[in-house]
Amino acid sequence: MSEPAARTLTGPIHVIGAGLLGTSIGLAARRQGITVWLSDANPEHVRTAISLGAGEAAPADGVAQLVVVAVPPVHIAEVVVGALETGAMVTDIGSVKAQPLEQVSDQVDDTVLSRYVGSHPMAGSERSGPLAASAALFDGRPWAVTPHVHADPEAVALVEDLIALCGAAAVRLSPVEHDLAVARTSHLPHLLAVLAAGQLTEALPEHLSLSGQGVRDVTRVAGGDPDLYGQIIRANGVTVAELLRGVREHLDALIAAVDAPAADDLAEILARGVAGTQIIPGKHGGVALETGPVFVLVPDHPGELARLFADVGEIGVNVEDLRIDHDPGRPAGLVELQVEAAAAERLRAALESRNWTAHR
Ligand SMILES: NC(=O)c1ccc[n+]([C@@H]2O[C@H](COP(=O)([O-])OP(=O)(O)OC[C@H]3O[C@@H](n4cnc5c(N)ncnc54)[C@H](O)[C@@H]3O)[C@@H](O)[C@H]2O)c1
Ligand SMILES: O=C(O)C(=O)C[C@]1(C(=O)O)C=C[C@@H](O)C=C1
Repeated sequence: MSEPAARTLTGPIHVIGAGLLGTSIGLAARRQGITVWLSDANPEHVRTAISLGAGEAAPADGVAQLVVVAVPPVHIAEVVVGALETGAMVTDIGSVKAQPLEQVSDQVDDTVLSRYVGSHPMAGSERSGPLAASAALFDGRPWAVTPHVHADPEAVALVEDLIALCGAAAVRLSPVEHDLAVARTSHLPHLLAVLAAGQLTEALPEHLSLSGQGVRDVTRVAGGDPDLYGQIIRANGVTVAELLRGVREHLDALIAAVDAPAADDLAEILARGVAGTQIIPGKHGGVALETGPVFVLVPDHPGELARLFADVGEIGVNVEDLRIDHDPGRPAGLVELQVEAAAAERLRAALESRNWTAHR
């Protein structure tokens, strides 16, 4: 049997910016035993990240093998340039790639620039700061690596090692192509969620009491930090504005279709939406698994969730996704387990036989 390939990334990794993303990277790397140094403009964030187990305070004069810059977009270039001055290999995990590369290349020569390779994990949350971090944030997620023409292959390899040790899947593409892609898969959806969430501010409170899972699904990301998302959208503004103009045309067509009850256009527009949902790849970049829900009523007692998961594990069904809603009418939570569609009925029946109240 052949030996597994030796890992080039052995550490230390220096994470600058111990917020949601930086602390999650620290936790994921510590899970693999790599030394992680942490620093942040806010010392409280470093203390919190250390207490969570994401690493240790960065030594004043240490040189890391790889510096990971995880600060807001407007600060990325200045922090990358500072990190390059230490002689280390450097990546950033900002949401837009062409602009920071251009800003860094304006300040350093091509030999220094070769040690910088940008990247971007397609995983996150609407929350910010170290307390929202998780070691599992990147498991099975795509993570873009965006080498430029002067990039040192060793730097690219180190970044791809980081991605692998965080449990994510590297996707290589140019910085410009990356920005075109995320304009459609991340930035535009974010703004559409903002519009959907924003119109709720005009609702009567008694109407809001009818908020179900649908509105939560469509609006979740709109809860993200407006300052951070403002910076992300501005850094990719030309492409995002172009997509928004396309959406305006689709919105006009939608209004016309809704106004004309007899036309087939509405059905066509709705079908296009279904088609869009079906081409989003599944985890690990594979074909999306067809899943179905199993709802389980869980009493509000300590240990009940652990008992449910132990039972699901013994039944042998993999949980693809999970959501917990609190039942306003009784002291119980409604847990929605998303499992492979073909296994949903078997799981429901097996849970019922173990005295859980379950339905599909
Ligand atoms: N939030 C997401 O879902 C997500 C996903 C992928 C990538 N990103 C990118 O990751 C980066 C960080 O986002 P986040 O969600 O972790 O934000 P965050 O607010 O949780 O963390 C940012 C951290 O950077 C620190 N910081 C700010 N300026 C600094 C500086 N000059 N030097 C050192 N530290 C500084 C802040 O104190 C904070 O702790 C952003 O560039 C964002 O585009 C975010
Ligand atoms: O899951 C979420 O909360 C996210 O919005 C994560 C998300 C995305 O759009 O997929 C948001 C912005 C980042 O640049 C990368 C990932």
